[in-house]
Amino acid sequence: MVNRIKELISLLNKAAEAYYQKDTEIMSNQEYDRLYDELEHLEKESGIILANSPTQRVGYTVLSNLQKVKHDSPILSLDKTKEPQKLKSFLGGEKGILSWKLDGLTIVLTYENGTLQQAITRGNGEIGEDVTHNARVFANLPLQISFKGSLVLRGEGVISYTEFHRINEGAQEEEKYKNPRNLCSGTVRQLNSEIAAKRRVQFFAFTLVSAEGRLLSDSKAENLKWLAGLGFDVVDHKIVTAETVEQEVEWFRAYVKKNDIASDGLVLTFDSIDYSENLGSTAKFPKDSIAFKWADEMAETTLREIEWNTSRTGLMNPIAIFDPVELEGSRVSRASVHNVSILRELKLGIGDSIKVYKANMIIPQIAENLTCSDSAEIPKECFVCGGETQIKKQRDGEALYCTNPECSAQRIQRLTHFVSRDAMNMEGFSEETIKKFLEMGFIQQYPDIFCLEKYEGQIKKMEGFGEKSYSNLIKSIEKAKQVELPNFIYALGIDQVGLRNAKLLCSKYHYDLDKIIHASEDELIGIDGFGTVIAHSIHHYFGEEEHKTLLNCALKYLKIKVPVEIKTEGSLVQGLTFVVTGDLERFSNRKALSEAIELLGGKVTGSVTKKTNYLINNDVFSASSKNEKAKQLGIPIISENDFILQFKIMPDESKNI
Ligand SMILES: NC(=O)c1ccc[n+]([C@@H]2O[C@H](COP(=O)([O-])OP(=O)(O)OC[C@H]3O[C@@H](n4cnc5c(N)ncnc54)[C@H](O)[C@@H]3O)[C@@H](O)[C@H]2O)c1
Ligand SMILES: [Zn+2]
Repeated sequence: MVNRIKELISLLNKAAEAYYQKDTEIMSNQEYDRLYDELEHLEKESGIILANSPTQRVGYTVLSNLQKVKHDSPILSLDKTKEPQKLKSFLGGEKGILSWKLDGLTIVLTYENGTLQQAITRGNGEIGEDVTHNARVFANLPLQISFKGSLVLRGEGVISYTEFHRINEGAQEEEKYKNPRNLCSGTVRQLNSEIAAKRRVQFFAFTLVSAEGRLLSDSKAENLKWLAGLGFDVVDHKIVTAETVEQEVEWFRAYVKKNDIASDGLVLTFDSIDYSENLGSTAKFPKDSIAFKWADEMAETTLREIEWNTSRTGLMNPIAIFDPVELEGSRVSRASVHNVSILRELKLGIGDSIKVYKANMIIPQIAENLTCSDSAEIPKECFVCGGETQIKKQRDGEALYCTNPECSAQRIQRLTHFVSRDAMNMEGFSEETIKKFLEMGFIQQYPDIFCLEKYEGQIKKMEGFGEKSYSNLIKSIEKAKQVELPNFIYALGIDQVGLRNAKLLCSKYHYDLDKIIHASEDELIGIDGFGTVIAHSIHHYFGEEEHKTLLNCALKYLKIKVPVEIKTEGSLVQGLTFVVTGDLERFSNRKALSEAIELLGGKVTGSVTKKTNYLINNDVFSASSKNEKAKQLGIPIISENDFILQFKIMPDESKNI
């Protein structure tokens, strides 16, 4: 029994570390809770409790570069139940507040003098991390409030399912987040607030801790109302009694699927602060609150197949296919197993009896394997190309890859990714079309897309293609040639580089593709939010001869747009007014020169006035009226070459980028 206890402690501690520290999960919450219950049971039975047992403390160390802050009062876990009955007896004759147990990241906020002063994560309950910089960019948090005393409140930072899907859509397979909770945690715990600013993080208050100089009402609900009046969004809640609590649980149950904010159950707390305080707490739980977890609708079924789809990076993630079952009102027959480590952990094999459920009532997952045959084979070959596979270690476990760079599954996925909305945004270029063009040999690699006109005749004759769809396709390719750098880099499909990493990369290198291509691994590691894996992947990608050749080929067709604020940054013509006259030799015409100046934040007018800063005229010494006027006003007259030298603007504007 002691051995099992030790085994459970080690497993649970490992899972907790991944969950709290690395914002990943190596087992489902179901599995975690089940093992936890088993441990608790064994501890009771044997009377043995080891010091490192997770039942004794929230205990894990907070490791990150964020500043550590000790909480004034510890933020404890909550005792849990799955039975609505238990909520009824918990309340007795007291009034309670029933609210969503929000599934994000708990944060304690302090306001001083009406201004947000500090935001600290729950951390291990004792010591949290300072995330004030990120809280300042939360979508709905008041930065200034009318109450001037010192104010402390607790609540949850969350990211909605809608936002979660949007962010995952734009992310590489490897970068995808499993659920809104780990997306939120991974976002709010960044050193750089740029990422939090771009993702909609919301904050919902659930406890008013203290408000200096204000006599707190004894009712927690009244205090929440007061917070709402100050401008805070407050967690949805209902006042309940022993008579009404079960009925209200049903209200939440019916609503949970429509709720865009993830929750992993409900929290019931006594409304009276006085009453709550008199109860005190155990080392791990406060006695005034209890968490209610949905008894997830569980179904037993048989595992029929494990599908290993190859993504464009070669990553092959296992998906369990089982006999269809009804869960939370819909038919389910597939669940992601996430990676090789989890597959092994679950000891899966075809024909096994498994229990499946929907995590937080939404995402299908395997809770438990009843037969544990452990016979599932990790494929040695890619199902699509027959290429050899290889297991690689990743942030959250081991994953399987197809190693064949010629893999047609990867090629199709890569090209589909290249034309997709957040990448080159070529409308009307479906996966089907790509498959056909690949088969016909019209395209092999992404630059070939820009030369499809060669096959005009053949394409128009293809089934499903005509004059109109051909011309639409060519139009959308033309349009896509004007692309912004982050979208183009994202389109390349570099391992680990989703749109958000591409943006970080561009902003670090001031949108200079050449600098990005030549960045060293050390330099790349220095980018906030990048680690060794991302840095290595980028460096490796641009180091490969084949990638360089393709890139140079594609660049011939592209006109890469640079955001206006970047272009004008450091621009020497910014804010200056020019007049251009006479014939030009270096720029193709006056219009081209004027456009180049305007693009970089300068102004071009038709006549010389007091406001003119420079007159550009190759015939510097002529006695034209513009020259005379400039001389009269003391405005310098410069040639085109002077202009190029002085303002560092080359005739080909794109060289400036
Ligand atoms: N999958 C894994 O590997 C893994 C690992 C560790 C923990 N877990 C999951 O985490 C759970 C344990 O988590 P815990 O002990 O960190 O926290 P908990 O589940 O006991 O939750 C308590 C916290 O919920 C927060 N909360 C959210 N909404 C609230 C509301 N409306 N009112 C009051 N508080 C609210 C508060 O911060 C409170 O401290 C486990 O049951 C398990 O499901 C999973
Ligand atoms: Zn393959």
